[in-house]
Amino acid sequence: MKLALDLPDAADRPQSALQNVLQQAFFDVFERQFAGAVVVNTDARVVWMNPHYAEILGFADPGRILGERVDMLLPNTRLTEVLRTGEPILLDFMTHRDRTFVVSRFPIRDDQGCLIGAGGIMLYDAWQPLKPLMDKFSRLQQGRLTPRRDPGQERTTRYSFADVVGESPACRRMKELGKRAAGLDATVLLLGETGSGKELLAQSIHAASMRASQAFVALNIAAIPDTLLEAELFGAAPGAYTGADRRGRDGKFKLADGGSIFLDEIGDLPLSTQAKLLRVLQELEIEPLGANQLIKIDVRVIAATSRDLPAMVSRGEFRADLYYRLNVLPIRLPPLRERVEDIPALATKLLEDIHRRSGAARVELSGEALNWLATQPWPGNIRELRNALEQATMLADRDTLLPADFLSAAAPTGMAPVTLAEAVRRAEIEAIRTALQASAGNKAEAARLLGIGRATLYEKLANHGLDRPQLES
Ligand SMILES: Nc1ncnc2c1ncn2[C@@H]1O[C@H](COP(=O)(O)OP(=O)(O)OP(=O)(O)O)[C@@H](O)[C@H]1O
Repeated sequence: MKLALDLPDAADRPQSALQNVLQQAFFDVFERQFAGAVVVNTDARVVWMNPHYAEILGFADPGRILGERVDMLLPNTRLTEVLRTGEPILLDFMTHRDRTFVVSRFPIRDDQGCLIGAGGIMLYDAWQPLKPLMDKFSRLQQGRLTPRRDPGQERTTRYSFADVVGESPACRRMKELGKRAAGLDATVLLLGETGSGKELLAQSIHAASMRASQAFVALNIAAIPDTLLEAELFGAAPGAYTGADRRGRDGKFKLADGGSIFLDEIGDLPLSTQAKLLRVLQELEIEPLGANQLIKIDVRVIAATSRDLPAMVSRGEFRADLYYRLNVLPIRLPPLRERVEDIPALATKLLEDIHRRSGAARVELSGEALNWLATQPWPGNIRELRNALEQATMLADRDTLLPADFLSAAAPTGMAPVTLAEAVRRAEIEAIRTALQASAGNKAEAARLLGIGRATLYEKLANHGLDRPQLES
C-alpha cells in the first residue's frame, strides 16, 4: 500500500511522529479488523485509507485519495471535530450517499501527547446488526429503561403525556381527561380501536399519578389462554401447578402492588374470571390459586377495550356489575380518521423515531403524501400509520416521500410485518366490506353472507369504525 506521509505540507515533526505510530501498529490491525479505516493529518488530509473504505467512496485505488481533505470526500465526517477538540467520538453513525455506517473516531497523539492526526474506523458497514443495541441505547437516553426486577417482567412506564402527540380537539380532550384521571386514584376505562394509543395513554396516566414511582404492570388479556388467566392475574401458591410453575408465582396484581395495573382487552375476560376480578376490585384482596389465603393489595386499575362493552353487557357476555365498577372514569380515544389534522405532527414524530431507532436515512413527507395520508381509513390507527411510514422510508429511494412510495410499500411484495391481531383485523374489515358490497349495504344480508349474527356484525362495524361514512381510500 502506498503511504502519503510525505505530503508537501506535512513534512514537519508531528507528521513524522505520525508516520512512526502508523508504521508501528496501525496498518495491520486496521487493514484486517475493520470494514473501513482512515487516518488524517492535522490538516484533515488523508494520509492513509484501506481499500475497502476507498471502494465505498467509489475509488478503486486508495492512492488517488491520499492528500485530499477528508471532509471533501466524506461530507458527514466528524474527523475535523476530533482534530479541533482532541476528543474521541467512540460510537456514531455516519451516512454517506444512501448508506449508513457505524463508525468510531479518535485523536492520534505522539509520545508527548501532542495531537498529530486522527483516525476513523468503520465498525460495521451496515447498521442492522446493531439495531437491538441501538433500540436499547435510545431508550436509555430517554431515561425510559430502568432495570427489570426479574427477567421478562418490565414494570415501568416508557411514555408520558409529552409523548402523546396531537392538538386536534379530540386529542386535546383525550389528554385533558387523561391528566385529570392521573390526579385521581379511581379506576380508568380506556375505549378505543386497536393502535389508537390506549397503552400509551395508560402509561402516561400512571407516570403522572402519585403512583409514578411504583410499578406499572401491563397484561393483555386477549393474549393469555383462559386456563392460565387466573394464575396470571392473581398468582398461584406452590404446588397449585405441576411442572415449571410448581414453585408458585406472583400474579400481576401482586407485582403491581402499590402501583397500577393495565388490563388491556378487558372485554376478552371470560365470565368466570370476571366474577373474580369484580371481587378483587371490591375487596382489594387477591386469593392466589391453591393458596387458601387472602392477600391485601393496593393497586390502581386502568382497563382498556376495543369492544363495545355495553353491547356485550346487553348480550350477557360481560357482567353489568363489573362494567359499572370499571366505567368510573371512561376516556374515549379517537380513531385516527377522526383526527386527520394530527397526521402531520404524528408523522413527523414517528419519522423521527424511525430514523433514531433504525438508523434509516432521514426522510420528509411531501405535501401530496400528507394529503394522501389524510384520506386513508387507518383501521389500525397510529400503529398502522407508523408501519406505513416505516415501510415507505425503507423502500423509497428519495428523501421526500410521495404518495407513490406508500402505494408501492403497500403492494403485497413489500408487506411489513404486522401482529397477528392486526392481520386478522385487516382481513375482517376486508371481508365485511366485501359482504356489504355484495349485499348492496343490506346489513342483515351481509351478516348472513359472513355467517355471523346481525348484532355481531353491528358490533364489528362499530369496532372497526365502519358504521360512519368512510373516506375514499
Ligand atoms: N398520540 C400519539 N402520539 C404518538 N404516538 C402514538 C400516539 N398514539 C399511539 N401512538 C403510537 O402508536 C402505537 C400504538 O399505540 P398503543 O400500543 O398505545 O395502542 P393500543 O390502542 O394500546 O393498541 P392495541 O389495542 O392494539 O393494544 C405505539 O407505537 C404508540 O407509541
